[in-house]
Amino acid sequence: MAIQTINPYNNKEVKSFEEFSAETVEQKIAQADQTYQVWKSVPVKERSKLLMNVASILRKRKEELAKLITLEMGKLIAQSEAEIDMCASVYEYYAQNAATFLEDKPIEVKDGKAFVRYTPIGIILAVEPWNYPFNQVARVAAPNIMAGNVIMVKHASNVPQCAQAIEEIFRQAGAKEGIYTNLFLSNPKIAKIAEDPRIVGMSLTGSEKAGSSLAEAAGKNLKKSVLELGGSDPFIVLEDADLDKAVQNAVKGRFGNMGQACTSSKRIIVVEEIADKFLEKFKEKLTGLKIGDPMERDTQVGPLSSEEAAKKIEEQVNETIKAGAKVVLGGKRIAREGAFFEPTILTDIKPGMVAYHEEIFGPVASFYKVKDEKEAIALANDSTFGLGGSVFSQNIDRAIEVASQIETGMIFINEHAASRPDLPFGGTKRSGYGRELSELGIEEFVNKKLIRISDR
Ligand SMILES: O=CCCC(=O)O
Repeated sequence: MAIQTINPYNNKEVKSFEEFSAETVEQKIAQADQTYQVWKSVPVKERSKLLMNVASILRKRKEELAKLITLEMGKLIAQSEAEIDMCASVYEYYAQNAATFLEDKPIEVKDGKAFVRYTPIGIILAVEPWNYPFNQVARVAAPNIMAGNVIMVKHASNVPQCAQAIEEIFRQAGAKEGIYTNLFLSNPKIAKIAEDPRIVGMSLTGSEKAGSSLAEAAGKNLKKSVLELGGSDPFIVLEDADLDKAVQNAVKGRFGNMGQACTSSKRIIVVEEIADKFLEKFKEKLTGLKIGDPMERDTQVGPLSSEEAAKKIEEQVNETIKAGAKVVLGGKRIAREGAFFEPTILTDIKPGMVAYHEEIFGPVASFYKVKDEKEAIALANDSTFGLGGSVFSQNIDRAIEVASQIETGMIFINEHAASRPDLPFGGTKRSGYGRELSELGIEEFVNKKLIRISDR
C-alpha cells in the first residue's frame, strides 16, 4: 500500500512518501540500538522530563496537529483536538507515575530476601493504526520510553504526516535520535525486521490478519508480542437502566470517530421491555445530522478514513441486508464525493449474517432485542471477539454480576467503553492479548528480574 495522505473528504491525494530503503532501516535500527545502550541507564526522572516536554508540545501545537489528523483520516475537528489532549495526558500519566510502577517488588520469603526488579529490554517495534493516529502511538511509546526501552514505529500508510509529526515532536522535546523512530515501511517488511536480534518486542494494534502475521513473526523469532485487535463490543441495556443515559452513550459509543474504534459499541443489545422505546430515541438522535467537511465545527457526520473503508462498510451492510436484516436508518453511501457513509441502524440480524459475526468498522449499529438478561449475556458472548463492552443498569450489583459473565477484557458499567491512561486496555479471545495503559501497560516489555539474597 502506498504511503500517502489522501484527504477522505474529497479523496484527493495530498502528499506521498517513499518507503525507506533497507540501508536506511539498518542505519535507523543501529542508531536506536546505540541510543538504547545509554537510555537504559538514564534515571527515570530524566526520562520523565522528556515525556513532560512531549506533552507540553502536543498541547501547544494542538490546533495544527488536530488539523493534520482531520486531513489524513477525516476525524471531526473537535474530536481530533480531543485526541491530542488525551494523547498528552497519556504522556503526562506515565511521566508522573512510572517511577512508582517501576519500583522493586518485594517477595515474602521464608529466609533471606527476594525482590523483582523491572529492567528495560531494548528496541520495541510498534505497528500502529490510523484511527487514533497520535493516541495509539502514545500508549506504546510513553510506557516503554519511561521503562528505558526505545521505540520504532511503523505507522499506518494513510497517516504519514501524523507519523512524521510525532517523531519531530520527540526531537523538539529534546529526545536523542533513536529514542523514538518513525519507519516508513510496507507491511510485508515487518517480518524481516522481526528477525533482527536488536528488536526485542513487538506490539500491534490493528486487524486480526495483521495481528496474526506479526505474532507469527514474533513467535518464529522468540520475541514477546502484545496484540490489540478488533472487537464487536456488546452494549447491554437492562430494563432498569436510565434510558436517556443509555441512549446518549450508545450514540457516542457507536458513532464517535465515525464508528472507527476497536471498542465502538458495535452490538446494541436491549431487553424487550424497553427495546422499542430505546430504538425510537436512538434513531431520533441520529436523524438529520449535518453532513459535511470534518474541518468545520458544526459538521456532525464526516467521512470515513478512506474510500476503501467506505466501500468495505457498504459491502458488509449490503450483504447483511440481502440476508434478511432490516434497515431502520441509513444503510448506504452518502451521494457526494468523499468516503461518506450514512449513520446506520440494522435490526433483525441473525447468526450467519455478516453483521452478526464480523466487525463493522464504521457508523453502523447492529441492534438486537432480547428477552432478558440471560439472553443478553448469551448473545454478547456469541462472538469470536472479546475486547470491551458495556452494561447499563441502575442496580450496580446486578450490573457487576452481568459484567463478570461477559467474555471480554473490559466492561464499563453505565458508560460506553473508552480508553483512559489509568485504566488497563486490552482484550481476550480473537481481540488479542496483553494490556496497554495503566500500570499493566508498562509491565509488558520489561524484564521482571528476580534478585534473591541468601542469608545462609
Ligand atoms: O480503537 C481503539 C482505541 C479506542 C480508544 O482509545 O478508546
